Amino acid sequence: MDVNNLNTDGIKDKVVIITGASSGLGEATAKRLAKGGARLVLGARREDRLKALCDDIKADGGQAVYRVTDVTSREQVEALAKLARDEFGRIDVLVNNAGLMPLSPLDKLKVDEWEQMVDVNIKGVLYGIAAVLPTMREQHEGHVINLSSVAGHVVFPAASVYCATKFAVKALTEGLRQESNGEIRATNISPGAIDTELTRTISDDETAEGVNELYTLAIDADAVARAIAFAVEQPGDVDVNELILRPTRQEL
Ligand SMILES: NC(=O)C1=CN([C@@H]2O[C@H](COP(=O)(O)OP(=O)(O)OC[C@H]3O[C@@H](n4cnc5c(N)ncnc54)[C@H](OP(=O)(O)O)[C@@H]3O)[C@@H](O)[C@H]2O)C=CC1
Ligand SMILES: O=CCS(=O)(=O)O
Repeated sequence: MDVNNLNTDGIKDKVVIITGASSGLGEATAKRLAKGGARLVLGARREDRLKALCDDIKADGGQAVYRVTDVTSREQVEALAKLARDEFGRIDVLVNNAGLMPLSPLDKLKVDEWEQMVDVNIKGVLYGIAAVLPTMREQHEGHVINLSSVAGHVVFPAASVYCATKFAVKALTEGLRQESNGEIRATNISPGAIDTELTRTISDDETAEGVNELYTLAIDADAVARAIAFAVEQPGDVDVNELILRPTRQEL
């Protein structure tokens, strides 16, 4: 997509927090929204990546700040939201993107990984919502965009815990929408196979082999960034509730 065709009306000047902005979908979304004139507040654990991304955005004339943020720490997520308020005075959009997908069959009992997925993929999303909701209530507007997955709609072998976390994210997005009192928009984004570093978080060799076949079909991260930009750019009375996007050749 030619970025010149982006409808920037609903993106310009919006203050957007993105978790997991140091690679993949978070990074691509930051770049795309920056081109639309959004003011970005970026979090992740790898500071060198965040700094390089902020520098690139600023060199292009955009506005971006970052804070090292582990989403398993409620305090750190609160501090990221505070940075947005201190720097830009408001919070328009939170993109709850940070996530990981270690994947393994239940029989392998990789309980530590189950806990890690619950902590990052579910509790991280809840901490994000907790950090921005009071500000969005005060503003009487705001938008929370959660990264679920095709795995939040169907269950794959060896992916039951990952799928459970993404089903949970979908439920949280819908619950937030229902409780929004017409003030807060809630969008669930469900991508299929996208070419990012995510598959590198798979720890089980046999599982990785199967998933790698699916990921030969993977499409570019900017496809998801465009979907997120579409949700952000809508007028305030339009809430894009759910977007599912797969590579055309992905069956399940
Ligand atoms: N790629 C795909 O095919 C799909 C991805 N998704 C979802 O999209 C989201 C982004 O994944 P994707 O871009 O693909 O994968 P990447 O591995 O490229 O990016 C994941 C991001 O999450 C961050 N992250 C991981 N753990 C933590 C943590 N504890 N605290 C803060 N940040 C963390 C990483 O940053 P750092 O290590 O610097 O902290 C990184 O920036 C995930 O929620 C994933 O489940 C959904 C469907 C398909
Ligand atoms: O989240 C991962 C994408 S898929 O494997 O469920 O399509």
